Parts: sequence; structure tokens; C-alpha cells
Amino acid sequence: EEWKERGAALTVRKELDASGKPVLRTVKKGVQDFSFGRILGEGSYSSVYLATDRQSLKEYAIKVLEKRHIIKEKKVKYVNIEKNTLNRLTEHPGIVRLYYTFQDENSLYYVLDLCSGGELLGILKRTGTFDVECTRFYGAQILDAIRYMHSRGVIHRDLKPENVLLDDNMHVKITDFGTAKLLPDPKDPDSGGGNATMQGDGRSASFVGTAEYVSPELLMDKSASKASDLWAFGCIIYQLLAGRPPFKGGSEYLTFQKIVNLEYEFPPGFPPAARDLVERCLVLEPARRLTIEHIMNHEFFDSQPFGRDLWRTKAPRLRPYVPP
Ligand SMILES: Nc1ncnc2c1ncn2[C@@H]1O[C@H](COP(=O)(O)OP(=O)(O)OP(=O)(O)O)[C@@H](O)[C@H]1O
Ligand SMILES: O=C(O)[C@@H]1CCC(=O)N(CCc2ccc(Cl)cc2)[C@H]1c1ccccc1Cl
Repeated sequence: EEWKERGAALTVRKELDASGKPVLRTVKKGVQDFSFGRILGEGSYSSVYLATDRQSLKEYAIKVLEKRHIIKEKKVKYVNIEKNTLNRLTEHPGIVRLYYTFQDENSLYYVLDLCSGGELLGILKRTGTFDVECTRFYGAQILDAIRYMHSRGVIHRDLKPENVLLDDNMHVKITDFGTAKLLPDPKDPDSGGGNATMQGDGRSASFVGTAEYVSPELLMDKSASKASDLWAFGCIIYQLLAGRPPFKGGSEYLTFQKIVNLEYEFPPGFPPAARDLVERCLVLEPARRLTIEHIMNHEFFDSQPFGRDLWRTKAPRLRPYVPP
């Protein structure tokens, strides 16, 4: 007789032991519970497969990491951060959900929501740009997910269109939390401690995101805060409407220079309300940047529902932005 705790990763099997006494045996999900399909994509340390739960026939994405490679590349911490972060972010439709983890002697396995719509970057490349309605819809979903993340004490630190996946309803699922910073969880004080490492001069040299989206404070004084995710948000809104990120130099160094000097301009015809929003996110001083609440109340998101209704709305048809 077998019953599954609702939503738990455990299957509990009721059996009789040698003396005929009924015992409960917990059986964790493992590789044999899934049939693996095609590769969905590859990362630096991972391969992601389409997989089907043999019992429920539900489809998942399973991210497989090879232990030997993780150890060689000194990414063991990344593995734990991704798992701990995803375990904190289980109640939001805009965050990719981690259902189970398990391992065998060579690999680690993360069973995740299947995002069959691919990456937002891929969609953007196909349409070139997004019109205002699409930018407002995807911007609002990303913002709603950031609001939830920050409320759970998680700073993503590497937000970019590649890390915004889409599910089969073309709704947002943010992924890639291995480089997130976990603030101490108010309910669990000894948690937290992102992957900051100490530098020679005693400052904590924490992780640096992807050049085009990294915030000036991370470049100038190695400190990341929730405001760093909102800098990246401003870059993403600009990129959806302009078809390219605001800061892009011929090299990483030149990109960094443009960021710390706030060197960017808007293409002609860029929508005025979006321009005002971007200008108030791309502020060098983190404390002077718009907060999430201010962004949600900004005229660009006028009459845009946030919260539950936002996730029930049908995704708009993708259209490019055509300057007037
Ligand atoms: N839940 C998912 N559903 C569908 N595709 C996914 C899912 N997660 C990741 N992918 C795809 O698999 C590929 C590898 O993703 P993964 O997160 O393992 O590495 P990455 O973060 O993209 O690369 P890197 O580790 O170098 O940053 C990506 O192209 C991504 O689009
Ligand atoms: O935190 C956990 O849930 C378990 C705890 C037990 C365990 O052994 N692991 C794997 C730890 C680990 C991390 C990196 C490498 Cl290269 C090897 C093992 C952890 C683990 C298992 C599967 C997938 C991810 C992780 Cl972190």
C-alpha cells in the first residue's frame, strides 16, 4: 500500500517487517522514477533534460550537474546556494519551482518546472523589440517575481533576459539562482550568507553578474543590494523596447566604463513613460533608485494589475515596437 504525502518529495510505502509488523518506509524520488527525453539546453556546469514522471506522467525539466566537474570548477557552494534559494522561493508563479533533488554517485539532479517557451532573450531576438503592451506585461510579471524574491530575502544578482524563461502559456519563470545572495531569513536567523568571498583589503568581493546588467555599486564597491536587481530591471525594460541593452561596449571593460559613467542614450521614438521609468531605475546611487513599490505605481504600469490577476491574464500577442 503506498501513499504520497501531499506535495512532499517523499513516497511513503507501508510494508510488513520480518516479524509481520507494519512499518512505514520513506522512499525518495530518484532517477528511476523519471524517463529522460531530449536535452533542453546546456549550461557551463549543467545539462537540462526534458523528463516525465513515470507515475504521474507529469513533464519536468531536470537539471543534471556532474559532481566531478562541479568539484574541479570549485562550484560546490553554487550548488548549495541554488538549492537553498529555490527551497525558499516555492510560492510564486513567476519563479521556476524546484520539486525534488536527488543524486547518484556521479551527478546531482534538480527536478524543475518545465519552461517550454524557452528564454525571453530568444523571443526578443525573434521579434527584434517588444511593443509597449508586451513590455508592460512581461515587465510587470518580472517585477512581481522580484517583489516576491525580495520579500523572501533573496537578491537574484544576475537578472537578464536569458534568465527569464517562459512556460507553455508564455508566462514568466525566473531561473538561475546559483549566484543569488540570501539575506538572513528572519524566521531562520542562521540561514543567509550569500556567496560573498573576502578580498585582500577586507572588503567582501562578492559575485559579479553579467557585464551588460551589472549595477555600478557592484563594480565600484563590490556591494549588491535589492536595488541592484532594480538596476537590472531598468536595463531589461530598455532592452525590450530598444532591442538591445543600454550599456554595451566592445569589451567587458568598456561596458563597465559606460555603466559607472551612466553613458547611454534612448533611440528616437522611445516611449516617453518607459523612458521616465528607465531613467529613474538607472540611477548610479542605489538609494536614489526607484523602489519596487514606486515602479509598480509608475505611469508606465498604469492600470496594469499586479498579483494574482496578472498571472491569470492571457499573455499578449508578441508585436515589435514601431516608433511613431
Ligand atoms: N526549467 C527549465 N525549462 C526549460 N529549459 C530550461 C530550464 N532551465 C534551464 N533551461 C535551459 O537549459 C539551458 C541551461 O540552463 P542552466 O540554468 O543549466 O545553465 P545556464 O544558467 O543557462 O548556464 P550557466 O550555468 O553557464 O549560466 C539554458 O539554455 C536554459 O534555457
Ligand atoms: O542539500 C541537499 O539536499 C543534499 C544533502 C546531501 C547531499 O549529499 N547533497 C549533495 C552534496 C554535494 C554537493 C556538490 C557535490 Cl559536487 C557533491 C555533493 C545535497 C544535494 C543533493 C542533490 C542535489 C543538490 C544537493 Cl545540494
